[in-house]
Amino acid sequence: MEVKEDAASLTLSSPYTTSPTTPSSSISTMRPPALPVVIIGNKRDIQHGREVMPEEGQRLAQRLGCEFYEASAKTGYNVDQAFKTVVRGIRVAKGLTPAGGSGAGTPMSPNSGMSTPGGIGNGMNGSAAMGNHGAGAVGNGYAAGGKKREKRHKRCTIL
Ligand SMILES: Nc1nc2c(ncn2[C@@H]2O[C@H](COP(=O)(O)OP(=O)(O)OP(=O)(O)O)[C@@H](O)[C@H]2O)c(=O)[nH]1
Repeated sequence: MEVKEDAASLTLSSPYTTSPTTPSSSISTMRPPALPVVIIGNKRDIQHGREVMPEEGQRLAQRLGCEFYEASAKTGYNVDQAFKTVVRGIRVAKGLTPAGGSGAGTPMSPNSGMSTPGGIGNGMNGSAAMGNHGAGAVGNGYAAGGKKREKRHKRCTIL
């Protein structure tokens, strides 16, 4: 499992949310096909000094066709839901769970649920982004076309 970390919190603007081009290009560049994506804005518990508005995260998620959660590593708010959404995306991609079922939690994005075109809904092309640290992506171990990849290619990436 490979873990990468990058990006910014809700209390610190980052290129992922401030640039109209960087989020899509960086995430789509790093994300292999069949990679579920969830954007998570961390530090939701900090009420002062917010630099990233919920609408910005929602817009980014809409652009990337994925879910957006505001979460807090301190209180645990939405942490389970965000990870359950990623896991569900992996299960859908593997054919273990039918696509289009109810979501794992309450994402901020209007494209909630699992049926976003190009997102976790079809489970075949996602990646994930976090707001404290912006983005996390979890590979499902399957190459495009459903052929099982070699084990060494399985990885979890948190941007
Ligand atoms: N209040 C609050 N603090 C957090 C949260 N997540 C991380 N922190 C705190 O932020 C500090 C830095 O956390 P890390 O993510 O490990 O380190 P970092 O990437 O250098 O820090 P930041 O750039 O501030 O995100 C620590 O003191 C954490 O306790 C959160 O959701 N809420």
